[in-house]
Amino acid sequence: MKKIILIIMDGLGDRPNKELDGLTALQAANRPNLNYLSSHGTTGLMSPVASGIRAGSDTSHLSILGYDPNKYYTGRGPFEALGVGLELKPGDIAFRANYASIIDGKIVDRRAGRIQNTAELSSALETEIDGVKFIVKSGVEHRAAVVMRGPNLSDKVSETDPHSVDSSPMDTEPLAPEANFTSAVINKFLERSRKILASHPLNRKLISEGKLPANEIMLRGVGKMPAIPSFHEKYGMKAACISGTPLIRGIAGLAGFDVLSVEGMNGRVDTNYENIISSAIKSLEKYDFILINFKGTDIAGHDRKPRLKKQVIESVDSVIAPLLKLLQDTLIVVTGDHSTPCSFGDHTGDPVPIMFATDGIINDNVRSFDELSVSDGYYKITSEDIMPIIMSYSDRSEKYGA
Ligand SMILES: O=C(O)[C@H](O)COP(=O)(O)O
Ligand SMILES: [Mg+2]
Repeated sequence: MKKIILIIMDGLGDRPNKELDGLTALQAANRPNLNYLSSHGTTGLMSPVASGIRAGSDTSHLSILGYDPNKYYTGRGPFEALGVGLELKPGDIAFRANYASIIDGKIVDRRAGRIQNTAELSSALETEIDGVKFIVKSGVEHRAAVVMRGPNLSDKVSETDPHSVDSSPMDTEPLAPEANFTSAVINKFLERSRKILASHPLNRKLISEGKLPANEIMLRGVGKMPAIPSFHEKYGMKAACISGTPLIRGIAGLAGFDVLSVEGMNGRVDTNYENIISSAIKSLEKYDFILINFKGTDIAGHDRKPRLKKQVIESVDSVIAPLLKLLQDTLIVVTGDHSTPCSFGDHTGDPVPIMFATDGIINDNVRSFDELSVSDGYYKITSEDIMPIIMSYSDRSEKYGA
């Protein structure tokens, strides 16, 4: 049986970029090691969740790991909360939150300039309103999680993030009569938060330095904690997750992965790429399956920066050379969780390149790892096919039938 390293470059897929002479970031990147791996196995295109679906990182990661989001997904919030280290209790509801910048009532940046270190804002927002506790914890950059704890809470409330600039942040609305109380309490929380953020010393300092303030907290992805079978129960493998992104850490943690810490791993474009790969190689002694998520490709896609996306891919490529020596006993899988084309600035339903590299399996004719080259490869699959293929190539599958 082989061990597995699954590398997900978040938002990897792209479309042609003018700045890159009509190439995708992956096509434009210098990527000898990715190309080498792609010539040692099978490649193809993978549609996250299903063809043409604009999957979120949450639903796509669930699906890649073999958890049908139609069955197990209850919203992004609970994963974000778990990923920043909050514990959810029965009855709690959780949101993913963005710190955003508002000027004259309009959103000018949904990510407050990708602000860092918002911990003091989050602790200033924690409160109790009408018997409901609000627990707020910062994640990476503009991200945070908000947990509501109290009686009679409903997750049937609308989100307050309009997902666009030049519009105004919304109040929440009840989507069912049983959510009237929850919705009213959230709106009181938002009103209070706006006052606190407006006069907070950190925001005053940012403004005095000519930077964008983080003067709005926008809520989305509401949900209650889902119950999912453990990855070990499903596949009999001991698994570890290496990611600096709370959402991914939350999903993996709930599936029973050991969620590892790595020096210098920060979930940003300047994460410590080398330490991540060396930690994965070291972890092969203890684990059968290692999930790595590099977030930088997605960040560059959202920020519409093709050159940065290319650089992130080159950073990954430059540290994976040691993996090329492991192909005898290890299956290396590389893909994205969805496309985040720089020209679009958000996720699209375009398929994503995928490769399965290991000794002893068919080599298709693909020698280059990019969106177009792999379209000549072996596979056209969806994310739910990934785990069965991994189980088969790592010699771990049970026979179906006698
Ligand atoms: O980076 C993330 O967390 C998401 O993929 C995109 O979310 P945002 O558009 O709120 O930054
Ligand atoms: Mg993603």
